[in-house]
Amino acid sequence: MLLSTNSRKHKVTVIGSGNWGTAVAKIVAENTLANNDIFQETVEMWVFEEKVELSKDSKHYDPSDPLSQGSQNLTDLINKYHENVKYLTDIPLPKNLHANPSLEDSVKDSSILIFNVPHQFIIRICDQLQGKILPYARGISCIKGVDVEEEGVSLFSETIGKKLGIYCGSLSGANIANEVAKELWCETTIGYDPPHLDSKAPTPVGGSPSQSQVDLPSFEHKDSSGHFSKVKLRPLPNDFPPIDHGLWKTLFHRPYFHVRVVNDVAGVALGGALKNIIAVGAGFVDGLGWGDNAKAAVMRVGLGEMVKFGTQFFGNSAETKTFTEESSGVADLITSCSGGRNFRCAKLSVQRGAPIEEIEKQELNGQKLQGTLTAAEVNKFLKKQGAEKDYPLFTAVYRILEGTLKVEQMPSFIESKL
Ligand SMILES: NC(=O)c1ccc[n+]([C@@H]2O[C@H](COP(=O)([O-])OP(=O)(O)OC[C@H]3O[C@@H](n4cnc5c(N)ncnc54)[C@H](O)[C@@H]3O)[C@@H](O)[C@H]2O)c1
Ligand SMILES: O=P(O)(O)OC[C@H](O)CO
Repeated sequence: MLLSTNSRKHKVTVIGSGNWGTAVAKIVAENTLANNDIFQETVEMWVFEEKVELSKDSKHYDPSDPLSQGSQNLTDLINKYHENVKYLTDIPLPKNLHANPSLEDSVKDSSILIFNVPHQFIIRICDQLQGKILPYARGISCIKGVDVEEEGVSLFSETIGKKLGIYCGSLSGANIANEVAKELWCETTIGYDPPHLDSKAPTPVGGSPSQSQVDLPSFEHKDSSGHFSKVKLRPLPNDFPPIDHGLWKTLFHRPYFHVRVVNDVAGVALGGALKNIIAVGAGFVDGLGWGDNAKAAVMRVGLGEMVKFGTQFFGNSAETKTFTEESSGVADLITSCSGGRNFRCAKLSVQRGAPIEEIEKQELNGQKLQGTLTAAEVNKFLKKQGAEKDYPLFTAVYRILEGTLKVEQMPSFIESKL
């Protein structure tokens, strides 16, 4: 008897349920429903559980409903009302999206993992996930940030891949979550370029994870600096639909969310991380009331530093045109410097004369800025490289944040290149 190919369906888990985590989970759940020949319909969304009190202004508030009484689990509220009442309010979520407070249970049997948490939390999450996922799973990181360690700077797609022994690509674009969730048209970029499998190696059909560990060939993972690391990649059993550019497009593309898939994972991930530093800088000058011309100057210098950073530190993999031509590059820079949280909080911090961390707490209701942390992390790396002077805007933003430079000094600081 011939075994039918592609008989198994992919199970998808979104790890993270914040503002963007929930918006992406919505997109993905809409697409698993529309493509239930390829995907299991139910999408698991891991929620970092917390207690939330339903506001009396909420349309779900009902004094006779126990869930309206006092603090309740966020997962219970999401699953009952099909709305993330804390991080993505007033957006109906598909009923096939299931909020799950257990990290381990949410990833069980999932062949597709979408990582979407503020970057400061991902390492600990990966530590918790080790040994709990399918060894042949594939991932996409929607995280905007970089992983800075003693040895240097890595992309989170690489860090996730190395920690979990899987291949992980990257999704990033001009995508303010609230606009995407309202289904207002935009574009995004996915970077995905797994190592080629050896065509002579045996490929399993229907192998269990434990069989896969024993029988399957393994592959070295080449990271963005061109080094081979010891990660062994497991091929996907061939009764699953292949995970390739076409599959990612099927999973993420919506009429309101246009997807371009490219091979440049590093360029996509770096654009999303570095533009957050620039958005903080743009917010600072806007907070002084310096107007659009000043903001455009910050964006111009910042784009140059993004390209330079990619070329200098990820030259083997990041392509300049990803920064200048893709949604994950210049388009994300523009939207972030117009209405992003980093921009808005930096602007308010100057207007109110208050530290940006205070504004973040006051204004974001638990959402997290990425630009402040990334500015410090990138500065630590640049200092170690002796390269601060080559990145005057990144350095200026960091110094303003640490209180050793005034926003008014930014123009001369950038001009003199330190
Ligand atoms: N919000 C956007 O518009 C947007 C758009 C594109 C990309 N991004 C990127 O997506 C990533 C996720 O951002 P987001 O907007 O979904 O998050 P968010 O800013 O809404 O952060 C809140 C989330 O962090 C979680 N959290 C808090 N403490 C935690 C902990 N100790 N451990 C684990 N999780 C914890 C909360 O449960 C919640 O899910 C970020 O890297 C961000 O830059 C955001
Ligand atoms: O709100 P921000 O500043 O975290 O930016 C949001 C997105 O990254 C914009 O694409």
